[in-house]
Amino acid sequence: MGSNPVEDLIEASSRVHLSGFHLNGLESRNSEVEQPTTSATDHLHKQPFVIGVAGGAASGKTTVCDMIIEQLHDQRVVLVNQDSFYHNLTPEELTRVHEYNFDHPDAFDTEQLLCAMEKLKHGQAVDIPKYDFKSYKSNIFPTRRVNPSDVIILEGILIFHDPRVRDLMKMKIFVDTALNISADADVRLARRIRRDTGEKGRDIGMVLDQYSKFVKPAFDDFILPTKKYADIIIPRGGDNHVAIDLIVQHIRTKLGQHDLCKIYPNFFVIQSTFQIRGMHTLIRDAQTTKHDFVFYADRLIRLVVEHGLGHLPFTEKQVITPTESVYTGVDFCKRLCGVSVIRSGESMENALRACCKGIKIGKILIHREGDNGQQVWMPQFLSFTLPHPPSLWSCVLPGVFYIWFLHCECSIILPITVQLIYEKLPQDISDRHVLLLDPILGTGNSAVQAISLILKKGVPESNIIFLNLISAPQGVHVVCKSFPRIKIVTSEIEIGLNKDFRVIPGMGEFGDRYFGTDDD
Ligand SMILES: Nc1ncnc2c1ncn2[C@@H]1O[C@H](COP(=O)(O)OP(=O)(O)O)[C@@H](O)[C@H]1O
Ligand SMILES: Nc1ccn([C@@H]2O[C@H](COP(=O)(O)O)[C@@H](O)[C@H]2O)c(=O)n1
Ligand SMILES: [Mg+2]
Repeated sequence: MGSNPVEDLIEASSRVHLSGFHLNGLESRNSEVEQPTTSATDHLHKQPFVIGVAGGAASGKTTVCDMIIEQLHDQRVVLVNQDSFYHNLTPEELTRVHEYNFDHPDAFDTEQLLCAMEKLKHGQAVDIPKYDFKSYKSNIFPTRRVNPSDVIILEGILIFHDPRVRDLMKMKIFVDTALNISADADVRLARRIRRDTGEKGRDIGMVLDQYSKFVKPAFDDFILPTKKYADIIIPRGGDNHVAIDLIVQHIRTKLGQHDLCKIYPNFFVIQSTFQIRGMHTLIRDAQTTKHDFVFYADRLIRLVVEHGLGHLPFTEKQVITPTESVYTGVDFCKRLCGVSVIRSGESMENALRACCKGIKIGKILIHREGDNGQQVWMPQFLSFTLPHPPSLWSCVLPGVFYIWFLHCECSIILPITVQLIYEKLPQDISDRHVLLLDPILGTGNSAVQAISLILKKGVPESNIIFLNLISAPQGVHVVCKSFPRIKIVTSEIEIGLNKDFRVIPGMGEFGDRYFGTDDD
């Protein structure tokens, strides 16, 4: 491993190695849901894009960070403030707080910040203190849970001071208020007076005293000298929309597409927005009522269906508008049908019917063993017949479909049985483009079984579009490697599968939650 870029990408994108099914760490853990914060995922976690944002106090750092986060809405972004790592003051220091220099590098617990960043870099969640500027303490509020993210923004007056912290950053931004250095200081002081007398409830005399004694000298001695490390200097802070747009564009370019989309050009993830993230947040929440679950699942399904229809072939069509102008557009593909995988897939039928008037919808019922954590081992003799590589094989034995993963030197890692129980498909399915409906792509076993059947009915592979709400990387690998010409459209990529082959974070038993047959 490691020498083949495609294999490396597969490994990185799945986060849980295909051979992870026999990793000791994964097998031994007994929690119901495997979190991505555990050591087994450590070396597999994609490195976050770390951005540092420095500048004088009240220069607009937080404002700029908020704007970047707002524009990067479709990425998982997290803000870590250097303020959170202020040392707690001793009782003696507290009695003479006006003599304490909060603008000196020693005021921060940089070791703790480095430790938190180390964990985040390795895909582990961290609890970060919330600093209270009124009591000068970081231990009076509950800590803030920060989850691993695609982008981590580190913000603070002295965030460029320590070379170890600087080395974590892939992009360094310094925020200025004005080009002229004395105007810059004036603006910062004016904003600081307003903020500290307002938000922090401080006396103006105290603010001015702190400024001349500590804030201004520390800016000149420690903060300004770190400006040279910046890749980008933003004059006018949050007013500089052009600079912020360019920064966001650069981050997007660096983050690139999801690795799975790079490996498989036929795998599509719909463009995320805050609306879509919000709907996912609702349907994934175990506390969401059935009514809301159905409502938001339906909205997401509709988006996936609309996106999927966009992958159908079209013919050019010209029409005359009411202004008697010619509009050159396209004509929908008419030879379509849906195939839903009973029972969750049936939840997607209404959206398909709403988009495609009178569409024929066939059904497939597949029985799966392995869903409930039950492992069914493949007879050992079969493994000897399989050469290495490729890393994935599947085959159909009488009545039962087996699929298993092979990785490097291992012979059999994960056999799961899936069995076709019932099928009712349109007679002329081979002449149609098929939209296969199943909201969750987990191990890929059911999907492979369903697709195999559709192919057996004479449908060309390239005429199948598989629509789902969430896809586990393992399932994507299985389906795309088995059927490289089919298209998959999803709305979010999951972290992976747990030891019971359930999708994580997932959304539970979709069919039960959608059709109201769960226990609640
Ligand atoms: N471009 C701006 N114009 C006017 N006020 C601003 C601007 N940017 C920030 N502020 C205000 O100045 C104060 C300090 O901004 P903030 O972003 O919190 O700075 P920092 O995080 O660098 O201390 C806040 O009250 C904020 O609302
Ligand atoms: N108890 C404290 C801690 C810090 N400060 C001041 O906060 C400034 C840094 O925060 P920004 O959001 O402005 O970057 C810094 O200048 C400290 O003097 C404080 O006043 N009290
Ligand atoms: Mg700030």
